[in-house]
Amino acid sequence: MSLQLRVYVPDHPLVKHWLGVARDASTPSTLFKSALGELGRWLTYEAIRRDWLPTITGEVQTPLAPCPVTAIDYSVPIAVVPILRAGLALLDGAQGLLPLASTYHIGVARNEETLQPSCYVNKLPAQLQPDTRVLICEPMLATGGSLLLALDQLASRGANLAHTRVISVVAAPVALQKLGTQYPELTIYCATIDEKLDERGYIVPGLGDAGDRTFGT
Ligand SMILES: O=P(O)(O)OC[C@H]1O[C@H](OP(=O)(O)OP(=O)(O)O)[C@H](O)[C@@H]1O
Ligand SMILES: O=c1cc[nH]c(=O)[nH]1
Ligand SMILES: [Mg+2]
Repeated sequence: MSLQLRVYVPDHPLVKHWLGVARDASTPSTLFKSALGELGRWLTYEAIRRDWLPTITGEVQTPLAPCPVTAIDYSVPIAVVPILRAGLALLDGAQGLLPLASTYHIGVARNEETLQPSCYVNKLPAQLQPDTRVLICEPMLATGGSLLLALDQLASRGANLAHTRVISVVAAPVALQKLGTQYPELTIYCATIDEKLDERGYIVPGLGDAGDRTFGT
């Protein structure tokens, strides 16, 4: 059986609400950043609920009786990887739900003419355990080049991409097609899949430049 990229768009009113706030060109930078933080929280909630976060079972004593319980298994490493800059806005929400995860930053900038990504900072460890659960925060999947660069770096350090989930706000079909060809074992959670890219490589209708809007640049 061949693997196929899994892409989920949660049908949730909070995801829709904060996406609308982020799309609105009149939303000021501070509120835009909060909107992405909220999307980070709800997309992380969705992304980690099925077969990703390892758990262990045990038993506790309630005031009344012994009772079986389930807890997060922190012996399995959890890594959150924000792709700078814009990924930092999603990170706030993700970290709130995974406070004991390690955070490894990777900075990627897309050349405005060629649309080719280049990496300007890489804080990934030299080696990742193959059972590490990886959550990548990347709000925009336009050509998909920035995420692919990060995935190549993770794979070369031993990450198992079947244990890797991506949270994103807006994805373009061309990026999903490329990702599905190169990393079919990947799973993506996004707030929306938009129609296309314009001639400058921006997603339409999209939300503009996520990094500039987050940081007011
Ligand atoms: O799928 P792609 O075509 O690679 O485009 C997506 C990337 O473009 C933006 O980054 P940008 O280079 O603008 O950096 P920034 O986050 O610092 O603004 C965005 O934050 C993504 O990382
Ligand atoms: O629409 C886009 C495309 C790439 N990067 C962004 O921030 N926005
Ligand atoms: Mg940008």
